[in-house]
Amino acid sequence: MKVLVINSGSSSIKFQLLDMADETVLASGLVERIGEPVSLVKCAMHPGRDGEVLLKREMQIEDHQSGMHQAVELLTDEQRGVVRSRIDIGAIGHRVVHGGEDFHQPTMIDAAVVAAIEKNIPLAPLHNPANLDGIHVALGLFPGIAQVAVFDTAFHQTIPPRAHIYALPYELYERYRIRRYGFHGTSHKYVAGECARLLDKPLSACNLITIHLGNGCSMTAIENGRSIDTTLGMTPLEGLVMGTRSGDIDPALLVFLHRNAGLGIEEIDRLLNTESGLKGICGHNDMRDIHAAIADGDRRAALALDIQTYRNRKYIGAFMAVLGRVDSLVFTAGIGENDAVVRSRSVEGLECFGIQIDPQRNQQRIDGPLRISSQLSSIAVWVIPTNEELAIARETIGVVEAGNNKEMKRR
Ligand SMILES: Nc1ncnc2c1ncn2[C@@H]1O[C@H](COP(=O)(O)OP(=O)(O)O)[C@@H](O)[C@H]1O
Ligand SMILES: CC(=O)OP(=O)(O)O
Ligand SMILES: [Mg+2]
Repeated sequence: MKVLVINSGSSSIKFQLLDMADETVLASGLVERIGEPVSLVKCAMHPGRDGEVLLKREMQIEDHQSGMHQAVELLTDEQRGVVRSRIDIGAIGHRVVHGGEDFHQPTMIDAAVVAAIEKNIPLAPLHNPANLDGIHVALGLFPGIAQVAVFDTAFHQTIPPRAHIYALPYELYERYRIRRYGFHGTSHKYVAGECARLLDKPLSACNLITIHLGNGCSMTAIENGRSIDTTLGMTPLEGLVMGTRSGDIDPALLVFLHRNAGLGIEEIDRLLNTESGLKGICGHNDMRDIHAAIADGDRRAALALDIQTYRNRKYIGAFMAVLGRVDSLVFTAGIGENDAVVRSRSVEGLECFGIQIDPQRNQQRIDGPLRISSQLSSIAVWVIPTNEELAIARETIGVVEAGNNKEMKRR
């Protein structure tokens, strides 16, 4: 079966078409800068294989509707496309960022599921509306084809109350469902599964700390294969220092900014989400630019690196205390997979806790999972490339097959 995976964000749509018979990627693309004067459509057919066709088009794309049309047109293009028609696509998997407390599992999309995702918009005002746009357009374009929502929050629904209830008046939880939800769950679950395979243990016997360092960053404590704590909170803002998001701060400083700097709610929201993090400290949100700036003697860039890796180390320590026994630390995502300096600085000084990186291994090029801890390290440290699209496609197939089995039993 061919599965189309859609990650519909506020200004972009990422898509991937996978043939799940052998899990190969047939096409992978991106529609960027939707709604701006010039949008960009990129798509690689058969990426990673000989004969790869890369398309790049600049054009105006007003909304998600026309963005999705472009994507589908490329996939079904007679000369370069990878499927003959839309009906060659067997199922569609959507990334949905916030499932609130309604979803513990990936779920077949119907009217009730759409309504529940809508209900959770106040918890993720930037993400869920864009995800819903993608769902609505796909439902219109692919009538009758199974569509599944895969939630960033689902894997974290096992986090117990002591780690998900904030120390605020309890009524706020009861009334507004204010609590920690956690995100990047698809990625944490995927690399945890890969790590268990590499450790040759069932996931249900593994205690892991998974560290997703991309543009958004989060760390998860996994006990016996289940998420028991994570750094992102009610929204994807808490915890680690991210590209443009602050992570942990004293919540009273919002009040201070309002009272003393005259900032309004929208300005504070923008400041914390898009003007803070690495970018706020040194002006760069991309770790590659930060290293280049450090090489040029930029002290703020060095400070940004120092602050991010210190925060990582602090949470590794916290999650070791939470878990007691840890089999492995796993680094993943853009920074985690590519940045040896961030990895080594994030575990610096943790030798006394049984964590020791082998500097040579840490420098090796990553083109698959790699163990970077030394022989002496009692806790294994791995770099494991994440693959959220493949994980979403697998979850999608799982839901579709379970649905088919139920249908057969009923008959
Ligand atoms: N070669 C590299 N070295 C260091 N950092 C990198 C490298 N490639 C990507 N990154 C970092 O990864 C980030 C993107 O991570 P990614 O997981 O792709 O994020 P997202 O999925 O949130 O867009 C970039 O902003 C950059 O900081
Ligand atoms: C929820 C979230 O933080 O996602 P991303 O890292 O893709 O921005
Ligand atoms: Mg990502």
